Amino acid sequence: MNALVKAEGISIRSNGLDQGQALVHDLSFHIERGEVLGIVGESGSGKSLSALALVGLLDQPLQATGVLRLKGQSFQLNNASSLARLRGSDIGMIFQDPRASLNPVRTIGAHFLETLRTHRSLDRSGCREEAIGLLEEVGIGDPDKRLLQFPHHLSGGTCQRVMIALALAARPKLLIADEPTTALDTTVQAQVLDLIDRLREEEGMAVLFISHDLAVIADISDRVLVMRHGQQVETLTNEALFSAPAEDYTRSLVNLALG
Ligand SMILES: Nc1ncnc2c1ncn2[C@@H]1O[C@H](COP(=O)(O)OP(=O)(O)OP(=O)(O)O)[C@@H](O)[C@H]1O
Repeated sequence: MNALVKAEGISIRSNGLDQGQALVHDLSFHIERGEVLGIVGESGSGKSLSALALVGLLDQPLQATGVLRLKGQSFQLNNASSLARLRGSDIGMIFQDPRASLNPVRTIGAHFLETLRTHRSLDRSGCREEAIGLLEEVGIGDPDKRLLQFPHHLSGGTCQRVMIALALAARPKLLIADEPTTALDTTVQAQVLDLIDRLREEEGMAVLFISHDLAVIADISDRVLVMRHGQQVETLTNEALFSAPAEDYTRSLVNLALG
């Protein structure tokens, strides 16, 4: 099998005063080109830490071990600086709170300019054209006007779309989306899920989609990895999630979601 992304043996420990049991223990998965792997699990099961470990963004004193394999190369998870080089053009990220990732004193246009100059070596007018195209692609009307606005001018849903457009601006091979729709109302949530699904299909982007909400995970994922207490419970296809889960814990999550 020739997966686009492979993560092998992710373990996360704290080197601080609270060191002891691993917060994440021996997590492994792969994602094919154009595939969405969902990670689901109760609060505190280690989903976000695992995602942050893949891009070298764990805060001290947390330490990850394991290997990320991408574009035929292996990256050690304890080497944050080599992982940092993957951010942007190889791995794009979107998080729950888009405002936290946008600089409040910079216009939306300035955000695009920085991203596109860094990752795509376009000149100023090329950047503008590309940014307008990306904003249109994520369903934002009046893109010329948006480029001049600051983050506080935008609604939560529009901010999240801008974040997605910025993540996509670098044309990443893998998109890591950590609870990207949790803060959005149901209509906007559905639009964002549709958008991710379309980009997966059209661009062949692999997606790691994290949520505690099984209904959202079931909606978007091809396969689902269930986590509990920092460990992998099982990984199964979307269909098997409802029809044939092997583990009692997965069954209880499904029953809870079905009400
Ligand atoms: N900096 C830290 N130091 C020590 N423990 C931490 C740190 N950050 C998170 N943890 C612990 O690691 C565990 C996993 O946290 P993580 O944020 O990955 O969970 P999660 O599955 O993403 O949960 P949620 O759905 O609530 O976001 C939790 O028990 C959390 O309290």
